[in-house]
Amino acid sequence: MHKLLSTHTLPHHALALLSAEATRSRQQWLARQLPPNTLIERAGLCVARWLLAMAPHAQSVDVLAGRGHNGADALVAARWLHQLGRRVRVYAPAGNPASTDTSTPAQLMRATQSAGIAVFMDEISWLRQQASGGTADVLLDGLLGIGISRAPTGAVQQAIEWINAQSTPCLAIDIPSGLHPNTGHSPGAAVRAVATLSLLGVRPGLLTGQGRALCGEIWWSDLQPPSAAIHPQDAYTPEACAVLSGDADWRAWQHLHARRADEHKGTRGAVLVVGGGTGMHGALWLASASALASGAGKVWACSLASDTQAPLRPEIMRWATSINPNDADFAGKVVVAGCGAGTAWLDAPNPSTHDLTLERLLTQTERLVLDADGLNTVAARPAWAELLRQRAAQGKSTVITPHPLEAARLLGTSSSAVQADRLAAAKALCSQLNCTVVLKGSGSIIASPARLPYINASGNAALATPGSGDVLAGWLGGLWAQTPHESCDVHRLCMVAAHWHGRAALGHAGPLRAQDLVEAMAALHQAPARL
Ligand SMILES: NC(=O)C1=CN([C@@H]2O[C@H](COP(=O)(O)OP(=O)(O)OC[C@H]3O[C@@H](n4cnc5c(N)ncnc54)[C@H](O)[C@@H]3O)[C@@H](O)[C@H]2O)[C@@H](O)CC1
Ligand SMILES: [K+]
Repeated sequence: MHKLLSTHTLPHHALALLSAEATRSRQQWLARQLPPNTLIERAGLCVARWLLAMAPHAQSVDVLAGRGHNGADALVAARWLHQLGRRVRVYAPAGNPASTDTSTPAQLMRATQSAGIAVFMDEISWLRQQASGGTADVLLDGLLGIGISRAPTGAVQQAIEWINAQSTPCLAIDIPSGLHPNTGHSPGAAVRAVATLSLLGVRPGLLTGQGRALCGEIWWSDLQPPSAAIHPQDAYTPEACAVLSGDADWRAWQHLHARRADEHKGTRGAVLVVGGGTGMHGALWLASASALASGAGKVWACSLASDTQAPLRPEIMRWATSINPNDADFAGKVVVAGCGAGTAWLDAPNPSTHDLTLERLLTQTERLVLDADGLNTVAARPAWAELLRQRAAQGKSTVITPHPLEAARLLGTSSSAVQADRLAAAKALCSQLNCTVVLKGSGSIIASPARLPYINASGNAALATPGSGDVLAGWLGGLWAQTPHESCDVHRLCMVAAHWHGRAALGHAGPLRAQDLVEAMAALHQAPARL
């Protein structure tokens, strides 16, 4: 059993994530090699041990069991907890299985009743029991697992709503009931758990969209005896549908790019940040301060505004288009464009040849991070979206960093449609624009052509503050500038930047204001490992 994620911990290694379908294949493959019901027995025992470790003082447990194998796990756990002297009550809102039903869950239900455990099959008797017997110390959610096929309705939906209305903490078996294992979206009611124990592997839906908010602390078990355990480093198994980022990759990047004693600013790359339209200088300030704090050697800021400009940090150079009119000025620089740009690029009907028009950035920069209003502008001008798409074929690299609404504008859909399947949305954007996509939000997704997507493990609601995205774009540009062109794996670089951004918020209840976030990220620079 491994703890994967909590408010204060992150995974050490990257971890392969399995879809519900791949989990079933793994389950069937394992089941063929084992006596009947071994996996369910292992799962139930594992759940009981986990519950006792999570709530060692709990004397009473209310177990909610559905009709499927998630409910079967719950019934095996109930049996163990009963045997270990806990007061256990079971509520099975889907009712009694028929006496002719020979499925494993039905057999386990009969065994539970024969073992003398109190089982309730209808809401009225369950609620009466709650009123007379008092509430339990812990709830165990085994209503629905990865077999969810529709939004919960009827008695199951009511049971989910009942769980969420209790002040008693709820532990979820495999996945909070109602959450979709692949997408992290709940089409209807879903359990809000304090912790979730994922079985046989970890599904991406636990880690993105609503997953993080509904799962609470995330644990997992491969249900293997220790000698056969699948090592958590097994991150790139062919069954994987995505990879969860881990601290190790982030630390490795820092180690590889640590400052040598003989370095100077010219060896740490250069970043040009373009943005800050009228009234939005702060975004330009934050992105350029972030690029600087990431370690970039030279940082220029180019404001698209005509009104008074806010002061920048003194280390940052101003880029005036009248001073730097040549295309060659982009050479060797990473350009971060769009932070707080507003409608500046759409509103300039007759830009001068020296202006940093978006068209010019799309056609002439080698390495481009396009964020915020840069993306909204591309969404509004299909011809510019085509220029973006063509960049890869011209040997130019592009990263786009949309939040769900910006992604929706680019895809011509709604942000709720993006949130309903964030992995699919990120992959669709990636193939539509032929570039690397960082889809921000809870469980940021990083998608690149022909690569397995990453889900960022770090980050929490403390980052849901204005300017947080500008900080990420600037930091990403800054790291990119410091990475030698020939060895740069942009997909991995984005994972490192997103991990770093979220890691600075670890343990923060929030809100973490963007300017403080830059400093918190800067404080995470580490000296290279020594013997
Ligand atoms: N079979 C095995 O060997 C193992 C199964 N495991 C457990 O089994 C679970 C998967 O079991 P199942 O495939 O039986 O699926 P579930 O236990 O998730 O339940 C599926 C059942 O619920 C019904 N259902 C689907 N959506 C519903 C909804 N919205 N409202 C009401 N009923 C709904 C389905 O028709 C089906 O009868 C995993 O999540 C895990 O907990 C683990 O114990 C590992 C081993
Ligand atoms: K569940």
